[in-house]
Amino acid sequence: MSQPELKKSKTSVTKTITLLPGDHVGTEIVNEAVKVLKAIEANTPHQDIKFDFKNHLIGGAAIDATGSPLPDDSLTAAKSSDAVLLGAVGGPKWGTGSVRPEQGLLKIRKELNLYANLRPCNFTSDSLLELSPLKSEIVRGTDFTVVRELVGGIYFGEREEQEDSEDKESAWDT
Ligand SMILES: CC(C)[C@H](C(=O)O)[C@@H](O)C(=O)O
Repeated sequence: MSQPELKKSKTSVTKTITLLPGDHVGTEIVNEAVKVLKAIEANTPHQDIKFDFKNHLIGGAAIDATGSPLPDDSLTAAKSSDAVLLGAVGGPKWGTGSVRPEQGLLKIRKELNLYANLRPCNFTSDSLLELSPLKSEIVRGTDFTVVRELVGGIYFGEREEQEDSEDKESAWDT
């Protein structure tokens, strides 16, 4: 005797995603990433995945709106979400004053302990080779990944400048 087929109900999951578009190209990048996530939402046959997007400020946009490159509510949202999508920060408008867009980036890296920075370097299409400042015959086939540590070592490590040292001769960086 055949068993009646059990109708599986889709499980439902909601993930909160903090969006920190930042400035300039950052906003474009995050918009495109959101499109990808929405396509995933619409195409999950076995699980009902929903993304709850929360928009917050970082970088120059945050300085303009609040005076701070990483306002507290942006950091709180990032800490309490399942994932963070950060675009890019900075631009000529914010210059080199004492409050700068990249301070927001450095702070969020430190606060969330975002130590692993993976930067793939390749050409997704040969049509991009001519856009490189290096000759295309030199860069064709480039394919490597830079692995960078972002919260310790020389990036955030303790340092002592020569002028501050007791003997005025030594300096160190960790
Ligand atoms: C803005 C700057 C502090 C930052 C860095 O050097 O870490 C950026 O250049 C990067 O590579 O993500």
